[in-house]
Amino acid sequence: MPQLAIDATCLPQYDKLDRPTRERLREATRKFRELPLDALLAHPDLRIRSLPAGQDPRVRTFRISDSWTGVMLAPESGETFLLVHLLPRDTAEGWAQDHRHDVNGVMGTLERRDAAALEKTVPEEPAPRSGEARGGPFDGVSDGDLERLGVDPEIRRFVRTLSSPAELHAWRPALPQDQFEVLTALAEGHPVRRVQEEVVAPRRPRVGAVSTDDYDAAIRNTRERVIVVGDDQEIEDVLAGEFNAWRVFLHPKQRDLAYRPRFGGPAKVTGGPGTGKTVVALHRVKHLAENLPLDGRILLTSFTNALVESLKGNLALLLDPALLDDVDVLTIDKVALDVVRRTHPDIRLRTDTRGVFAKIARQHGLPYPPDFLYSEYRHVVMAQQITTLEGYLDPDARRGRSTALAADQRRAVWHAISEARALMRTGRALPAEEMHAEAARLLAERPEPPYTSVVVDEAQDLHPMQWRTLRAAAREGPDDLFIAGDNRQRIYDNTVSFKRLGINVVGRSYPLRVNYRTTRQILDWAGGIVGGRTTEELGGSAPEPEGADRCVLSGPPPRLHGAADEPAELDALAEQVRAWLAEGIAPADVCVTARTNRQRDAVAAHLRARSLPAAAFNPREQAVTDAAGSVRVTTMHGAKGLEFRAVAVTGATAASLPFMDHVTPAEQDENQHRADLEAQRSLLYVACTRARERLYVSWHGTPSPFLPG
Ligand SMILES: Nc1ncnc2c1ncn2[C@@H]1O[C@H](COP(=O)(O)OP(=O)(O)OP(=O)(O)O)[C@@H](O)[C@H]1O
Repeated sequence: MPQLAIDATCLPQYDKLDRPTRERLREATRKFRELPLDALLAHPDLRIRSLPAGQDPRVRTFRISDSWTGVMLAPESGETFLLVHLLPRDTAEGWAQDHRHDVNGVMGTLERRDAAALEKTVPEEPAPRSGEARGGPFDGVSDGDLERLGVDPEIRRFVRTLSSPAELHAWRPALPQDQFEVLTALAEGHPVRRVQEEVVAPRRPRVGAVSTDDYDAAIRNTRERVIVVGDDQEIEDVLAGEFNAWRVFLHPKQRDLAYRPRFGGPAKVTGGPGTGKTVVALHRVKHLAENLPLDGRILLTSFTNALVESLKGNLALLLDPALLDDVDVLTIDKVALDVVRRTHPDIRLRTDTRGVFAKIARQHGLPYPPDFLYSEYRHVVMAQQITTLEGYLDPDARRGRSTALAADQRRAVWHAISEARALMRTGRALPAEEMHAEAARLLAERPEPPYTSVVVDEAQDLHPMQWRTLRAAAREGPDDLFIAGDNRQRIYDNTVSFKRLGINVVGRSYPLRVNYRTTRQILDWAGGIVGGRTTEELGGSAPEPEGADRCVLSGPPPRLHGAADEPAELDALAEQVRAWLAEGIAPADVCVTARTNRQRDAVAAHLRARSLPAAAFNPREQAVTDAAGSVRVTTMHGAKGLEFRAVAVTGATAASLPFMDHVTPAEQDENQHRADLEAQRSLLYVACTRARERLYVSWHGTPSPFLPG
């Protein structure tokens, strides 16, 4: 039976079709699935035609309606038809003649080029080597290397005519897609070996050699752009537009990580905002669930309720309902709470820990700023599981803290911390840190950990105590932990060493570099917030490997607005939101961030007073689907992990970013001071990188020093 595949590049065109034409296309695709080949080729409605003699014999056109034509690739090698384009009838044949589809000889993928446009530009003979560099972006890459990376002779000649990376980008629509990726990576300065590993290798077929005649195999191997439609519902979904590209079209690197049969132990996926870490984590859960041993169970975990709700919703789109039963999707704190509740059913989490420590510090007359005791408890005592005064007096205990404490000062601090802990342990409500300590202890006592595999998203913000719970919750061995995160987005002050936690990711750390969310204009600008700074690798002490992210989207630059005072800033914000809604952006696709809870509520009230639909959003308590008809107004922290078509970041004012009340004074602890400042810088970066198409950033008075240039 013939089979139909769809090239993702025709989906935007599909959006332009009117309803009756869409219906006709659906009917046509049904025929491809139902009729035998002979009947299909002879069908009077479809009018499947080859191109005129001398043109590509594999290309066919077919009639969708009187005014629309579909263009297909019909390889001689099989019965798979690939729908490559949808076009108005009078332009279809011309387009089909101008474009050529080939199998990449190295990567085995099916690529398309605008052969007519290239022919006009590319010299027939390679330019003679003059011996000196011309200043082109590929001067430093030999033809041999290009060939090994899958760049074919025509494109090799073409790239020698280019004078800048911008010129390469302008040619993008005409160039074979995977070769374009190779060239972009080279133009960004990535070494040949890295391009080979990160761009070429993941695209190669898993088994067998590449045959440039086997179009059928190439169609199946081009999973980044091609969906082979399996059943009715799937095609209805694809063509009904209710389809999320991330479910099907994974970047080869994403697919490689998500569907790798097995990792020998904990594996880590890092990458800038919008590079699909969450998408990979979701697909990994799918792979693990499909291959789960009978008694197995999977945990998918993230930070806030809102993130967990959104993971749950997306997992339900991806996974067979029967498999969903094998997966728990919970916040990390809920995991610990559930474990502890099995032994102490009425225990609760308390959220006033910071205040309790400040109070005890006052009572003990400690001569430090209000948050000192709490910080010492979190970052020294709990992070390192120090259980005795002797342990705390150990010269190594406070490694990384820059303010020295003499032995008698340490004794005084230890007694105050012990008293605060004892006080909190008498009630039924435990701070998260204690809950995790208890959970890790209880889990270690169980004969078997509860989970076969634990998949963690937004991992950069977890406290060592939370890691201990997760480590203890997963059976040690292959596929035990799959960790996705980005240290540039770390907005809480936790530093973590995987090594010290017994999580060994050596040799199993993988970067993602293609940004699918944000336009190049927004990402470039936001990059200036954190630019030029070395970030530590997630869970390690080495610097993060550098490497720019590539963007697939493009759009207008961010809009920046400085107002004289707060009311003027809010007025301008209301106008911006109104303009977005007038443009057709749905309220639920708009997010406004504010710096504090109080400002969040004030902004929401202000927008409502201007008759704009707006609701305050708290991700710890709400799901993203709550208040779906409103513009979401949240704190910068609350926007973490989410995304919206349009984002307005308000309050980027020097007085609140950095907000010095939340920054440890330098004289108390220089290292902590720096870490706190960096966390606030990341906060602005996180808020700005939630935007898919539009970003607006405003302030009043003096702008935040974190704003680029
Ligand atoms: N292969 C893909 N094809 C199409 N869209 C994709 C692909 N991968 C990711 N996306 C989309 O890109 C956006 C960002 O993906 P995702 O949320 O997984 O990124 P992330 O790395 O977790 O981001 P962040 O760190 O900023 O939270 C989402 O809208 C997702 O659906």
